[in-house]
Amino acid sequence: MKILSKDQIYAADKATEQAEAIPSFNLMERAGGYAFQYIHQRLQGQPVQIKIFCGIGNNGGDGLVIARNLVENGYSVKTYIVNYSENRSEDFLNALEELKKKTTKWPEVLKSVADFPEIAPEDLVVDCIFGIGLNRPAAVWVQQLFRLINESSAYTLAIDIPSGMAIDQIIPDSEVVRATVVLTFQTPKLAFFLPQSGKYINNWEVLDIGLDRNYLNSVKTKAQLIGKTEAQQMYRPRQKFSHKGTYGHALLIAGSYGKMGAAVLSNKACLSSGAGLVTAYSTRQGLPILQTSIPEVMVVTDRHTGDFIEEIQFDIEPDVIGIGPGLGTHKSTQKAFEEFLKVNKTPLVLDADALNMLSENKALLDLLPKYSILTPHPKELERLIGEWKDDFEKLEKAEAFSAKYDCILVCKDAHTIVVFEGNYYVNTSGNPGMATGGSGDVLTGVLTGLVAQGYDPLTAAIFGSFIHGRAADIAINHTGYEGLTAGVIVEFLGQAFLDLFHEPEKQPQK
Ligand SMILES: NC(=O)C1=CN([C@@H]2O[C@H](COP(=O)(O)OP(=O)(O)OC[C@H]3O[C@@H](n4cnc5c(N)ncnc54)[C@H](O)[C@@H]3O)[C@@H](O)[C@H]2O)[C@H](O)CC1
Ligand SMILES: [K+]
Repeated sequence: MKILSKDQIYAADKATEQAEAIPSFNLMERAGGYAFQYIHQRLQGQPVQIKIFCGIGNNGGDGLVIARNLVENGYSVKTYIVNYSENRSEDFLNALEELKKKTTKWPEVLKSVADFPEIAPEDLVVDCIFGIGLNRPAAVWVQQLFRLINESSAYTLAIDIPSGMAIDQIIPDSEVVRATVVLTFQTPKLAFFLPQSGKYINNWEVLDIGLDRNYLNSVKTKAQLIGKTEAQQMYRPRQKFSHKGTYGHALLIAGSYGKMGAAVLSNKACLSSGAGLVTAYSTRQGLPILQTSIPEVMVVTDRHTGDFIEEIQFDIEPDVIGIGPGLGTHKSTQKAFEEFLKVNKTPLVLDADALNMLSENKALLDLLPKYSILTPHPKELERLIGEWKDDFEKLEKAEAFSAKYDCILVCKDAHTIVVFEGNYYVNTSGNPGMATGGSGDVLTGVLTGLVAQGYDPLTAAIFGSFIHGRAADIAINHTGYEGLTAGVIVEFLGQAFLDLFHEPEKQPQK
């Protein structure tokens, strides 16, 4: 699903008005009307006190349209105009005129804290104070209203975007309405998926307000949301007349004393994501561990006998190499890593200590083959690209890094974002149970296994991140969040593949 930018949303409005030859107020009527239907379907006339807080722009106008529809359908509605500016938008004024025709209870105007109403926990709050137009911190008294809403613990439905959240920037130290649900128009917003802003949202749903299909189909967006529909399209079906050679040979360079589990997990995941052959490269000490825990995997070991990998030498020709889980960053391993990169021509997936070694010696980044996949968690990412002021700058810096080194960055987080060639692919699968040791090692194995099978590296990164999260989503039905372990994620990889074609598409949620 495309994630439109602020400018693209305004352009989609214009395109719709032109294509349908309608005034902009029709679009507000439509958006507010659909939002009303959403509420009406759920309330079914229940006597809930609905408090609608409206700004003075078009988001506020939507609120007035919702209020009018609710009044017409007999609901108990109190409407407030949050007067943060005297510059009312034209369509806000149109919506106000229409509301005044239907009720004698005109909206109350709030101008300061003294005007605030009480909000009871059983009220339904509809937040229409700011929409995508917010471009700077709201006035202090308006932020206090956001706080009042948040402290009320009332069910809060935010229209389009929670007030106080900007669509294209993080406004520091600013209060944001905590939405129980965000009902967002036509397309989800990138801010919903970034940790600094996404934390204000429990749930979001898209409301199709019928913006111009031609525009939506042709517009190229920087960001895309990856759900089941997108993942299905990336899946490469297995061929009947195939053999293990068809699905490639993966080599995983991983493990050191006390961290052999990372090697086991990544090798198992690589096998379970469909690689034809998997070879583990590790220390000598690792041999019995690997051979007993995964008999399907072949093992090549360092000729040295130490606790860490000191040399990377093998005489097989893998299609892809995954490197990093549990390697450690011992001096001798660093040297081996550098020597390996100098001669290696095979596609790479780099994780964990491989990334740490790259961060410590940035010159090594120039040795990476084109389209290498790097899978940093936030701390590893920071070591690679430097500190960022906010999540939007993080993405910009990740984009510049990926362009400089021609690599695919898999920025792991609650919503993993794959960054490549100026595009962001935002993953929707996964859950907080995955915040457990070893789940990153599993991802490395999955991505390596997919590249081995012939998925191009970008598709492997996007599709693999989805499958990895999906396996965990299925697994928690059996384990709960707390009981989920990395090994269990591996066990559910097969289910995640099956699930691509089994269940009807549900709205990706978070
Ligand atoms: N296609 C759609 O999605 C449609 C969306 N609609 C709704 O329109 C809003 C966007 O409306 P807009 O008037 O552009 O902006 P806001 O209502 O969010 O803000 C009003 C106004 O306030 C100014 N402003 C920004 N920041 C501040 C601040 N901190 N303090 C004071 N004033 C501020 C700025 O000038 C804004 O313009 C969208 O979210 C939807 O809800 C349409 O109704 C239908 C089509
Ligand atoms: K809002």
